[in-house]
Amino acid sequence: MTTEKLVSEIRKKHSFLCVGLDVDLDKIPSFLLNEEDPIFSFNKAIIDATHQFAVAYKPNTAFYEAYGIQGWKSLEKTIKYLNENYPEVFTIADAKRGDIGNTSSRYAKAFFEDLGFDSVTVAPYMGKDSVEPFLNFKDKHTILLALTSNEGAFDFQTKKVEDDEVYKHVLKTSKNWKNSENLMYVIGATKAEYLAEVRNIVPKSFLLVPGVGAQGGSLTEVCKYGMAENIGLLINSSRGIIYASQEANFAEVAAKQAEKMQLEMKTILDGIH
Ligand SMILES: O=c1ccn([C@@H]2O[C@H](COP(=O)(O)O)[C@@H](O)[C@H]2O)c(=O)[nH]1
Repeated sequence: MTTEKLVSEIRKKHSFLCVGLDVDLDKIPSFLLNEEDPIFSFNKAIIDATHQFAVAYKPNTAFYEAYGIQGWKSLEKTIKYLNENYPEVFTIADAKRGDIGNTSSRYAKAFFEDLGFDSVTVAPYMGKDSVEPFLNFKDKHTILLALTSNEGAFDFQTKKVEDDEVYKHVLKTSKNWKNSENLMYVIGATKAEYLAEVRNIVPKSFLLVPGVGAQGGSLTEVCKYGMAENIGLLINSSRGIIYASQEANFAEVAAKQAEKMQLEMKTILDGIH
C-alpha cells in the first residue's frame, strides 16, 4: 500500500487506529477452543467487528510462533483474510527482524511476498546493510524501532553517543539510506514527551505508536506532540481492545472499545481542520 492510500483511508475513516492481534489461547473466550482454528476464528471475529473503526492491523508474530506450525498457519490465514476481505487496511507484521543483508533479504521476502504484509517491524541495531534489503520493496514499509515503549528503552536508546541520543542517531542516519521513503518508525506512546524532538528530525514520516491502553500511554499526548501534516501516526492498542471481554459478545465489546478510540481520534482530527 502506498503512503498516500494510507493517509486517504485515515481521512475517510477519521481514524488512525491500529488493532493489535496478539492472540493468547489462555485469554480468548473458552468456547472458541472447540473451533478447528481458534486463533483464526478469534481474529476473524475481531476484524469483522472492528474494521470500520481501524485503518491498520498488527499481528505480533511471537503470539503465532508460540504455537508452532499451527500458529504460523493461523497467521497466514489471518493476513490472507485481511488482504482478500479488507484490502483497504494497512497490515503490519510485528516481527522485529534484522540480520546480515543476505538473511534480511529472506525475511523481507517472507513477510512482503510470501505472506503479503504491507510492512514489517525491524530492529536497527545491525545497521544499514541489515535494513536496506527490506527497503527495496516498492510500496512496502519498514518500521524501524527507534524509541520503544518499554522501560528497557532507557538502557540504550536514550543514552548519548557523540552528543545525540541513540534513538536520534537511528532517525538521522536511517534518513540517508537508499529508499528511505519506505521507512516508518516505532515510538512508544509511553515516551510522548520525546515526540516533539522526533518530529524535528522526521517531520513527515509515519510513526507506529504502541503503548496506549494496557501500557498507560496517552492518546492525547501522543497526538499533541506527534501529529504531522499528513497525520503520520498509527496508534496501536492490542490487549485493550481484543481482550475487553471474554464473554460470548467479545467481538461486540472489542468493537465498542475500538469505536471509543476512533471517536477520540475523530475529535482530534476535527480540531485541527
Ligand atoms: O515499543 C514497542 C514495540 C512494540 N510493541 C508491541 O505492541 C503491542 C502492544 O500491545 P498492548 O497490549 O497494547 O500493550 C505488542 O505486540 C508489543 O509487543 C510495544 O508494545 N512496544
